[in-house]
Amino acid sequence: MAETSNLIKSTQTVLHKALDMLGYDEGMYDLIKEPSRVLTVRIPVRMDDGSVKVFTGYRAQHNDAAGPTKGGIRFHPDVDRDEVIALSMWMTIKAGIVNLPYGGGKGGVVCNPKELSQREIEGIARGYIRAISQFVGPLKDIPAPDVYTNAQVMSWMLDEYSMKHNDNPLEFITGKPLSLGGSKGRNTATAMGAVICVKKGLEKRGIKIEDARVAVQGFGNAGSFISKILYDEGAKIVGISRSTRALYDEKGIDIDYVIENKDKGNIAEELDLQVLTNDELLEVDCDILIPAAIANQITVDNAENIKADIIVEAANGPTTEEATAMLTERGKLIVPDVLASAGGVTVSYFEWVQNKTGYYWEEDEIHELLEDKMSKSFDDIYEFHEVRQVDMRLAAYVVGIRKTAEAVRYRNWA
Ligand SMILES: NC(=O)C1=CN([C@@H]2O[C@H](COP(=O)(O)OP(=O)(O)OC[C@H]3O[C@@H](n4cnc5c(N)ncnc54)[C@H](O)[C@@H]3O)[C@@H](O)[C@H]2O)C=CC1
Ligand SMILES: O=C(O)CCC(=O)C(=O)O
Repeated sequence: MAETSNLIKSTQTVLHKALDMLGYDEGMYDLIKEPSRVLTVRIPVRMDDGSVKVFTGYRAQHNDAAGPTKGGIRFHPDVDRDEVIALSMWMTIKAGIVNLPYGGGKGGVVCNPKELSQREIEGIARGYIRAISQFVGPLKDIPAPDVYTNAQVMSWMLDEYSMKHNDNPLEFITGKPLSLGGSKGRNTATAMGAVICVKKGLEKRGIKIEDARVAVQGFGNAGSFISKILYDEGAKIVGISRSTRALYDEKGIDIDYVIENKDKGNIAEELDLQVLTNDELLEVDCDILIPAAIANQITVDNAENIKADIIVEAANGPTTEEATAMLTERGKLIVPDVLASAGGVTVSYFEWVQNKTGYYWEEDEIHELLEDKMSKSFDDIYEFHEVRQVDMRLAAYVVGIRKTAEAVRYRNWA
């Protein structure tokens, strides 16, 4: 199998080592190496031209020993079953790292929202929830946004679930708009979590934030807020990108201008920026590289050329197993996805708690709780990495899988 299509296998390799380090036997690995349940669904949607198109969707529920499964839903043309499975396993580890009462779940629909009308996207969102509705729920499996889904899509999904169940449990899904039970701070949570990891990484490497040169791949929910927060804190954002191209300026990019004008005009010309490919962006001269788009971006083909000293994985699965080994060998500090991207699910958990209790927190309270969880998780993992002399990804897997493995043992499942 080619290196880049190996997401499940590489996850299993690290998971196996982590369970070994924790002293578990093969029975535990045998249970945890795959999801408990993977659904494949077919979703018929009446398109704007009157025809019916059938879309394929997946929902993987990795392990619910420690609590209901939880994780986002992505709408993307490259969604496939294996990727959704790997993503669900990463969610279990992520939830364990920040100590949430969840196991991991993840979903996706194979579609290209850029070629669909809002009405068609609504049809897919509602059809997907109808198809999985018996298997999800506020105490079973709680979805959330991911690539190319957002608060509007979550609202349609909640509405469909409510109609199907003749009930209105706001805590069925997170990442909702504020007027529909969303949490303050959820929109920026993934970015804030990654930024906390950036600051911790800079501290470890003795670099001041005002001196840091940062390249960010992806300018969606995660990437745009990461760029904005770091820019506001004085870092120099030398590179940014969307799916089609990247923009670069060694003197730093005016992120406020980009955000204000991103859907109009030609920013590259207006700000006199160099246009690069996404691949070239990964190799620019910078201190911190933040992949915040899709999986398998840093591979054996470019790991030798990465110049950044610190790689903070805001995206899920951006670095392959082989590339992780090469970068670690070169002394790079990798803050792995299961830690660096855990801010989103952390505030999703706060949203779920607020929906269940009916009491809503202010944004500064959310930020304080998020900062607390992320900082503590970074410190635990960094310490394990140093003391046990293992790479940061393995350290994160050990810390992250501990809770689920213990819950499995108490339930006598393995
Ligand atoms: N939104 C969230 O709360 C969380 C997101 N993540 C991860 O962060 C990453 C980004 O997610 P979001 O920002 O939410 O998605 P988004 O849909 O808001 O933005 C995705 C970004 O990636 C870019 N992109 C898409 N295909 C690309 C390609 N082939 N090459 C380069 N760039 C490409 C898009 O142009 C866009 O800028 C994903 O890996 C996601 O799983 C992780 C944890 C939580
Ligand atoms: O907010 C959530 O519940 C899940 C976010 C997610 O899908 C992820 O962290 O990859």
